Amino acid sequence: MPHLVMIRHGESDWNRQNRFTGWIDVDLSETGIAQARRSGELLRETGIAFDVAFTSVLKRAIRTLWIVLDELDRMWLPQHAHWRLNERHYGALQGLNKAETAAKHGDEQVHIWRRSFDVPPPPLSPDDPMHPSHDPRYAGVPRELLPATESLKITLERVMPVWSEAIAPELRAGRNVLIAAHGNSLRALAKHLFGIGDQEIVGLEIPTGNPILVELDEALRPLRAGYLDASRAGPLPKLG
Ligand SMILES: O=C(O)[C@@H](CO)OP(=O)(O)O
Repeated sequence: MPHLVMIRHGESDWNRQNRFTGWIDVDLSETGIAQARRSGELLRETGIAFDVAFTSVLKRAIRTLWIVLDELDRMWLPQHAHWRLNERHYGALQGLNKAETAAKHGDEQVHIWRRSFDVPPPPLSPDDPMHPSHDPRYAGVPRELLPATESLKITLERVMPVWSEAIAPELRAGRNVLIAAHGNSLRALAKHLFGIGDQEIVGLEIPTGNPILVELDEALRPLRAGYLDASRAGPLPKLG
């Protein structure tokens, strides 16, 4: 039975500063580095031999993966960095402080932007220098696929192709897969894997730097799932 591990990156500098981050390429904080290292130790203790790794094109997830692979002494593993595993694009909110935005627009509005399933935040204008079309890392991505804002629903739609075309085939071939990604790209994957409803998924809060270990059957249905550090996480959805 293949094993899948999903890790949200360790705490970033902007998680610490309470800023909307999205596609901004913020690095890990000291705490985040320590969380990534601890994740690697916990994964080493499972004794699972990982075969392949996936991450986003954002350094907080990439660095988390590198630190984990270093702890596992598997830095040689094939690593695929894919834009489709990026955090949800937070539109014009990116860079703003979450508390200050709530003071300006109200808690209810900010809650809708953060945790509704299908309401995207205000978009970036296409000529805004922060729009991904100006960033060389997305040069190979068709312009019409690059978001100016995203809801969780839109995030799910753009994450699914990398799951079905790249990640699921590895698992079907019996390989153990490690994914280092983000709160909302992992919510999207968890929604699909565990069959969680549109309104329930927004309540799933995945902590930073705490691996979720999932054992799958041959049809890639989860048989067992849990956080490796159960003391630092809420419940996962019930299986079956
Ligand atoms: O700022 C972000 O990009 C995300 C994750 O840190 O925030 P939220 O908790 O609102 O999904």
